[in-house]
Amino acid sequence: MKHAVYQMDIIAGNPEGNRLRVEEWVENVCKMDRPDIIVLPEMWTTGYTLPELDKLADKEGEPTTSFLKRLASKYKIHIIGGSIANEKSGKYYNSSMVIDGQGELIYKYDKMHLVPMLDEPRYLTGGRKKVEVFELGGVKMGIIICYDLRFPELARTLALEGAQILYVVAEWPAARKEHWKALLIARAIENQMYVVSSNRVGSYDGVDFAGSSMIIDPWGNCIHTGSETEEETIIASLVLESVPKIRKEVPVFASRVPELY
Ligand SMILES: NC(=O)CCC(=O)C(=O)O
Repeated sequence: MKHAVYQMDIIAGNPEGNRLRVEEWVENVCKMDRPDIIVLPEMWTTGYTLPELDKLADKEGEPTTSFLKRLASKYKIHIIGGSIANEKSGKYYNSSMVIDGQGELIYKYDKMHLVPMLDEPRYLTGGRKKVEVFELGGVKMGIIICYDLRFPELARTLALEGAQILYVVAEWPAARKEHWKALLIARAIENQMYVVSSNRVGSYDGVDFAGSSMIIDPWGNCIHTGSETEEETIIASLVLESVPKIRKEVPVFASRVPELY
């Protein structure tokens, strides 16, 4: 499964401009590298322009869902659509969409843990739907959004449901970049799964973002770490046979005693 991760710099408050940039990126990466799956970062249409969401957010996922569906069908790629600001019934959510290579929306998730350090609880509503795995190309996977990474129960729940890949889409600030790196590696080791992350670069409103998008194998080795400051395309092919192999070698799941904790 060949992945292309877009470590993107987001134009603040310019959904049309960001969609155009994503379209150009997808066209180039599909020409050069022919990935099976592409991964975008968190809130990539708007950045953290939370006070302006009444003007900038999608409504019921549109127009961004149709945009991603069109790209997926045109290039026959699966899309882990990062996340976008999304208005539903007068409330604003940080919503992810996953689109398969036929252009079908196969999974939606609203970020459940809102990050106080970026003022999300003031502007957004947290998702309250239970997380689930989804399947692409016969592989079970899960997605979480940025601050969710600090709550290990979420990744564990997805692993117990059979996820072999965890996607983490983010706008993680540089001030806590060591947490970002350590937590991504920890989630991969403790759940013995691939972790594929896309974090933005650049700055907004005095916050610098950490970049450092990482792809980590189920042993905890970093296959690739993105630059801290520059836009980048990260290409990696995942060898999924290593997941059951490592789970057999260090049988963490068989050794759990969940009735005691
Ligand atoms: N966008 C986010 O959720 C940022 C999370 C963060 O800053 C942190 O967990 O630290």
